[in-house]
Amino acid sequence: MEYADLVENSNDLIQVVGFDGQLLYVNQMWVDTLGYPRDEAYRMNFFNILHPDCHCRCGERVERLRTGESVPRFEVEFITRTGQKIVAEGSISLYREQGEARGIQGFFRDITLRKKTENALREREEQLRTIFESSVAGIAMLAPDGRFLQANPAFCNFLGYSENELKQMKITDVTHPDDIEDTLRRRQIARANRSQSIVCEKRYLRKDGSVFWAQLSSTWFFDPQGQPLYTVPVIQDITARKLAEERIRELAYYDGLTRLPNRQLLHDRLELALAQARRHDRQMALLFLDLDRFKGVNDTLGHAIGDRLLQIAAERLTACLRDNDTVARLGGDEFVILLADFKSSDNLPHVAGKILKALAQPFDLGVREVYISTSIGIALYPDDAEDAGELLRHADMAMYAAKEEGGNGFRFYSSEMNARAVARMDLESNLRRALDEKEFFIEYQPQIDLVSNRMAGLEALVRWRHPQLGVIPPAQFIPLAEETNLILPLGEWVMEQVFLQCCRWHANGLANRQVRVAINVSGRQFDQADFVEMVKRLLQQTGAKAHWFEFEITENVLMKDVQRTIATLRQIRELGIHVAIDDFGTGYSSLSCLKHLPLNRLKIDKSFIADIQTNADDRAIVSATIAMAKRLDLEVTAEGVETEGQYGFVYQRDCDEVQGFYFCRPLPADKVLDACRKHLDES
Ligand SMILES: Nc1nc2c(ncn2[C@@H]2O[C@H](COP(=O)(O)O[C@H]3[C@@H](O)[C@H](n4cnc5c(=O)[nH]c(N)nc54)O[C@@H]3COP(=O)(O)O)[C@@H](O)[C@H]2O)c(=O)[nH]1
Repeated sequence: MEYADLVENSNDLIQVVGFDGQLLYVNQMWVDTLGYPRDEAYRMNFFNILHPDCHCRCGERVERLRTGESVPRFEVEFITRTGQKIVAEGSISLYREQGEARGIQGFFRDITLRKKTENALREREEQLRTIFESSVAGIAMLAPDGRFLQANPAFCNFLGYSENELKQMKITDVTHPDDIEDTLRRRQIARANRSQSIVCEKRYLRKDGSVFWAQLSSTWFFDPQGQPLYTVPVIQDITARKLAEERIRELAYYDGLTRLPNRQLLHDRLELALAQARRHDRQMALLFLDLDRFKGVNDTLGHAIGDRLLQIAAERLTACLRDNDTVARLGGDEFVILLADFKSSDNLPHVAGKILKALAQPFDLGVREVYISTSIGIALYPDDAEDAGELLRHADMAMYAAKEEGGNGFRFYSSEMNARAVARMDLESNLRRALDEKEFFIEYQPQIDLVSNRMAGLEALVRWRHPQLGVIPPAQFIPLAEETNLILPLGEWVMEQVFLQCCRWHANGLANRQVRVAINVSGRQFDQADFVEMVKRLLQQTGAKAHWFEFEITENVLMKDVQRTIATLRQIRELGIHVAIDDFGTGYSSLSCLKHLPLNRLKIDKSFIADIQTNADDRAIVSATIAMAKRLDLEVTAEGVETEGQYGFVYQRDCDEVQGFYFCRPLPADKVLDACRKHLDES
């Protein structure tokens, strides 16, 4: 083949253009690509097929060639006969004939398609970059070893690092410590299985140390040989949702006040601990705690203070137990402790002792320091119960037993307690029947004036003559009657009977002796909106005179809602009935409130009198109480005087009256007149 054939059949567009622009030669590929037949092309000026944008630079290049310079390869745009644009790349040089420069020869390759592909790729890349930069999702690119290669602004914002900072870090550096193991495991699995993507939820750590929850979808890219190239994690912020879920979980499983596990979570943990104890043939203990006299704190100091006390109690309980023990709050002042890991039940008294000591420390509640004690019941798996419900019930019974023994202590469950609980249930149903069957009766205990040594009053005390169990003292049924609201009909019955009895005594000669009769009014009765109306009605119905009577109301009941108490007491006083504050010293009376209450008498609780001869604190309390009562212009009665020594002590402190076994036990109604005469005659 001759050189001319090579040129003619070349895949490049080849042309020769005279210095005047006249096309002198074009090859076949030129004709095929640009669509001008050769005869037409030879009549044309080269600039007519050159895109106008290229004219100027083309002229410059020709000039450079003519001055002997060389021109590097360049891109140019031609216009086809049909008006299409063709992008070509090539080079030009001087065309010589017999050594003389006659024009410019050009060799071009049609790169229109390649250009289009390149442009499309560039556009696509720009689009992707825009998406990457402006995405609200955090996107990063990681090397196979977890190093950051790139991170978009959202990713940086989420974690609080700049892109440059992240590029110095690995993915494990920003992963929450608890999620690192999972993250590494997932990456290993994805690599080994050449999985394309992973979707999961995980926690990151922000630069400021806070937790960032993300929905992660991570894509792996591999080379054709299967070697990992990089991963692209895409993260969405789900922190708010996770916090909301956490809050919902907290509300469902934790007590809102103390943040301790609630009944539901305790139940779950108890079931789990029982299953493990069964499998490993181990023991387990449940401690049921109830704060003694907490109701008094709530009633007298208010619920906000009571709540604070419970929070502090919860903190102390948590602090004095091990991490794997569960402390739960069931509600009110009841806590349960689950001990799943202890060597021997011989250690439990030590644990209980530690708890009692922790809760016996003073509670600084802002307004004042409060002391409380606690009653603890302990039940063991498998000795005392096999299932969760029974274990809890038995620990509860043991706690009641501890309380009945005066509180501030612990008791292990025993089978007799169960029998006692059953008896208590029987008692409740019997109590309802007893009212209808008139099984209650009233005794009267004299109260002696210390100056005249005469009977100044009587306290009416109800008793229950049970057909099988005999006489049951009120301490055993009054609390139950209060719990079940039976105290309302019972209290009304007592009042009516005492009014009627007094009418009879007055008719039989008690009239001129001015002996007042005290009636105990329970909290539930006192809280009734129509309490005073009920008293008026009974006075009218029986014909009794209001000034014959004194109502004994406990300190805690009076202090519950002081404003309301003052209003009700005024109404009672207006009727002519006296009022005594009962069991004084056992509650949390505020002395400043006390002076505003329209009271006549203060009764010092018998617990202070009992140890008066051996306990200097009790002596001080009784002396101070008598002195304070005098200042407030109140009569004082010392309760529970059993010995001459006790009598002598209160006598010397100018106490007004005493009541107690030293003088007289409670008497049946028909013995009262005799006792009254005896006391009057002997004095
Ligand atoms: N709401 C009502 N409560 C009532 C009524 N009747 C009684 N009660 C309350 O029951 C509690 C126990 O009463 P009781 O077993 O009758 O005991 C009283 C006295 O017997 C006892 N007392 C008297 N002197 C002594 C003594 O020297 N030693 C000693 N250990 N006990 C003694 O004290 C009780 C009277 O206490 P108080 O009422 O605080 O003055 C008791 O809380 C009653 O209030 C009722 O009808 N309604």
